Amino acid sequence: MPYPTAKRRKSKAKGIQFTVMVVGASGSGRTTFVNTLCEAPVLSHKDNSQTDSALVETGIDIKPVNVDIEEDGLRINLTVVDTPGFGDSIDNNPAFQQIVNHLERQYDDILAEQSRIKRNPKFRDNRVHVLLYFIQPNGHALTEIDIKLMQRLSNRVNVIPVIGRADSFTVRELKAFKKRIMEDIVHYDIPIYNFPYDVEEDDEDTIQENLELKSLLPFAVIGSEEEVEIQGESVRARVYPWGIVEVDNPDHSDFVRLKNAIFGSHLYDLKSLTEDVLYEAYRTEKLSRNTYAESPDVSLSPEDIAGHSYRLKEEQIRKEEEKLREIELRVQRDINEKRQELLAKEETLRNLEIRLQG
Ligand SMILES: Nc1nc2c(ncn2[C@@H]2O[C@H](COP(=O)(O)OP(=O)(O)OP(=O)(O)O)[C@@H](O)[C@H]2O)c(=O)[nH]1
Repeated sequence: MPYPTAKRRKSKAKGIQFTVMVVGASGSGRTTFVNTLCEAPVLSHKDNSQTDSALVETGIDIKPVNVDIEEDGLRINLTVVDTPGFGDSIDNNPAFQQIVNHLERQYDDILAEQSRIKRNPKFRDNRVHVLLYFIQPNGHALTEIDIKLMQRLSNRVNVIPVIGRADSFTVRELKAFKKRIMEDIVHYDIPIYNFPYDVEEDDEDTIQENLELKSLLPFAVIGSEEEVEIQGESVRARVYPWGIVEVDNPDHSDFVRLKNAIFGSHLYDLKSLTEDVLYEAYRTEKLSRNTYAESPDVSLSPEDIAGHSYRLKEEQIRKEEEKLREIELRVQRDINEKRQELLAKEETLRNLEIRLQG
């Protein structure tokens, strides 16, 4: 997880590029969440006054926006990629495809840049490091769209599921909803980013931190672009007739823990997983597709992605061992066949000898 100190220092001075994509049905609270996260009106709210537009299948409108933020002394050149319109159509396949195309286009761009003899100094790496997927706060379980989207995108991007507008739940309802979602994620084998750790390589604190974040999945967030004064302090909150819900209060939502994870403790992990594992897998896939008429299957299995790169190595070793076992079996089979042949020949010779002696 930790990045080399020199790299951290350099990025502190220059600022680090980081890209977040937000996907979720209309009304799930994406826009408010992004504006709360960036503490600025980065995205504008959709104009819902044209009611008939809901009937027109226009696909989604992928919109990257750049904003500079500062987190714990680190300057982040943040790109937010919004996907308004997702989930609005009857057939969501074109929307899935548009998102996949966007993710792959960023990989293609860097692939082209890396193969240039003279690098373009103005080139901007727009690979998406994390996709926050907004689950509708309906209290049931994952829908077919949720399952399909997360399954299809997880081998191209780190997916973190999020429950938007989480203040719609009581504490007990939220706990039960989170549990059902995680059961679905396990049941459908969805390789989300699950704060992986390595018991052999990571220290106790890292393991503990990752376990805590893992236990919060899916993150229940609330957003608000309003500020209210509480005990002389201005805080971001939602004001209701019965009380106030504070965005940054960890007792009210997981907002702060999610923000600290993606912009702090796990920023470099999300970046390195994107650049060293997901992109590398795409690159291998693409190059082998171009080299062979029939491409060998080099796509990552869900376990590889969820369990980070060391799982990849384990998988490779497992495959190698399997190959060796197959070779051993084949050799053993050949030896047995030869032995049988020899025995048969010996038998024939013995019979001949007996006949000759007789
Ligand atoms: N209760 C509650 N309402 C929220 C929260 N966040 C946003 N809302 C409200 O939910 C509605 C939709 O919020 P948006 O942020 O515009 O949702 P969106 O997903 O971006 O929707 P589109 O712009 O239509 O794509 C607005 O009325 C918001 O004020 C939240 O955390 N809790």
